[in-house]
Amino acid sequence: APVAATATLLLTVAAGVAPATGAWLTMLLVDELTSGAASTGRAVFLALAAAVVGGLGAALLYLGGHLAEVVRRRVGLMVESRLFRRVAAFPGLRHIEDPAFHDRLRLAEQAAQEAPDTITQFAQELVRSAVLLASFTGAMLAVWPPMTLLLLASVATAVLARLATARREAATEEAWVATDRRRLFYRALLTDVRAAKEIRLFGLGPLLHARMVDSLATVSRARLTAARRGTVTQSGLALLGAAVTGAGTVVVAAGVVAGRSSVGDLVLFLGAVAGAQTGLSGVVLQLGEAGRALRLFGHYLDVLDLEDDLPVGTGEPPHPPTIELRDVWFRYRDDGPWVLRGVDLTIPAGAAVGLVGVNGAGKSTLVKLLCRFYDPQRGTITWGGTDIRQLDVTALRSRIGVVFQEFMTYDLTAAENIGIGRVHELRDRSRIVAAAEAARVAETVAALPNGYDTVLSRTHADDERAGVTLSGGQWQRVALARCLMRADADLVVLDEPTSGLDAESEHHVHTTLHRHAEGRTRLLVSHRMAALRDADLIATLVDGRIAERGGHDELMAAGGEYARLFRLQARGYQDARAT
Ligand SMILES: Nc1ncnc2c1ncn2[C@@H]1O[C@H](COP(=O)(O)OP(=O)(O)OP(=O)(O)O)[C@@H](O)[C@H]1O
Repeated sequence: APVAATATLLLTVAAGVAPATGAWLTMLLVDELTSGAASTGRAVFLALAAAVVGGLGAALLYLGGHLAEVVRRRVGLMVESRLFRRVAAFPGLRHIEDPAFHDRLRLAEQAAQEAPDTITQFAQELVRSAVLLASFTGAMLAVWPPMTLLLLASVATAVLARLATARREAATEEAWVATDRRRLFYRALLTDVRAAKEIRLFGLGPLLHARMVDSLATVSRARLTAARRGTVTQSGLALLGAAVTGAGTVVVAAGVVAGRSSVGDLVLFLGAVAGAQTGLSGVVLQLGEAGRALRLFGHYLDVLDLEDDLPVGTGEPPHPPTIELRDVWFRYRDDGPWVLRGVDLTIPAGAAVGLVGVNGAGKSTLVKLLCRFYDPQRGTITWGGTDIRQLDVTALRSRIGVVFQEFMTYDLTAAENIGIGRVHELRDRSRIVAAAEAARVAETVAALPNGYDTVLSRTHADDERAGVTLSGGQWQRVALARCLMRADADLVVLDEPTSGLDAESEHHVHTTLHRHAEGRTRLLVSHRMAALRDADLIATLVDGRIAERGGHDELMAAGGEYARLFRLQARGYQDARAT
């Protein structure tokens, strides 16, 4: 905000000159009154001039304050926008799953909120105080020069002490940021509608509340300790300032008694000292705030400068893709256990491949690698023969439609919940309706109070009406519709897409997929073995490796893990009365 910022500084300079001018006019007035031959006209003029200057100074200060607010708001907007643009642009999941990153982000957020305010206030205060000090220093030099030096010395001490306090305060924020984040976590949990049922049923309210308050108390204690040391220093410095002023007043008053100085000199001197000290205490206070904000702002810059968590690649994904995983090894952390230990799997272009495995086998992890949220530590994944690390990651993802196991339910309208599957066609209602029909959720959506424009939320209102929400299975179908918005995706991945669906809907999802994704490469992850029966190829993931692969009949005949799991499930459905 260059224009507003320059205007603010000019106004601040003008407002800074006003008090000294006022003090000087008051001195002239007192000298006029005590001269013995005072002229009423001159005295009235001086009194009015002092009042006008004082009034103008105050008005300019308010105007400058308003412009500074404009600057602060604009800078604040830009700072916050840049921070979250960066956060939204990290291509992988490494940063977003790293606690250290979240600590840094919290400090960066704090800095993004505080720094623009404190830095503009400090700049304004600095200019105002510099002008104030320069003008009053002139006055003090004229009356009693040593006072200027004493005052400057006490200012220098105050500045150093305040900076030390600011450093301590910033270090406290850094040291306790993880605890502060826990506090925010407990607070969010207490008001989270998804957690509300368990919190009530298991009686977690008091526990979460106690933990939230504990975290807050710990952080508050640490902040108070830092503030206490600052207060002691500040009080000492205030006493020092009073001693300097007292000594100066005695000297100048003695000069008036001895006839070396006029009463006006004493008035000017007292005004100058009070003005200089007020201005300086303001700037020293702001200096502390600015020092703390600047140090925290380092974290903001660190987040902006953070490298991408994976190289984004440039190539265009070949079409149609055969996807091959060759000796893929993966673990989430360098010191963690291997989740995938040499996976070899070919997903032929246009084929439907089923993936089976017990809980924790690594099926969802494999899906995440296909979407390139992480790169494997060893081995390669190729898409149409090209290593996916060489492909433009955004282009690659635009070729994939997924229903994740932990799919999202957005507090948006029903149309948006589906349309964001193809975000640039968010307003293409006919496409959204077609996707809803394919996912068999169109009737449900049409029956909502506002149809497709109904906000699906329990916490946000839809115009005047409270939002509504869907059942688990209905939400799952919305997620499927979102995936089907990408009707031209080369790869369709369904990770447990039918766990919340009734038997009829599950059957329908598979026929839908057969019809709508025919010819596309499909990867289906499911614990319901019957759902995968018709897949062209089924692979079982055991101990991080593909243990078996083949068609249903082939795997049943082989009598391995697949056959074991299938028989186990089939047995659960057997009932003589049902046949
Ligand atoms: N973000 C993560 N950070 C660290 N470890 C993880 C992460 N996600 C998953 N894991 C671990 O990786 C292993 C495999 O998890 P994954 O979700 O891939 O299994 P899955 O086969 O999909 O299981 P399920 O059938 O239960 O869905 C588990 O031991 C899990 O604890």
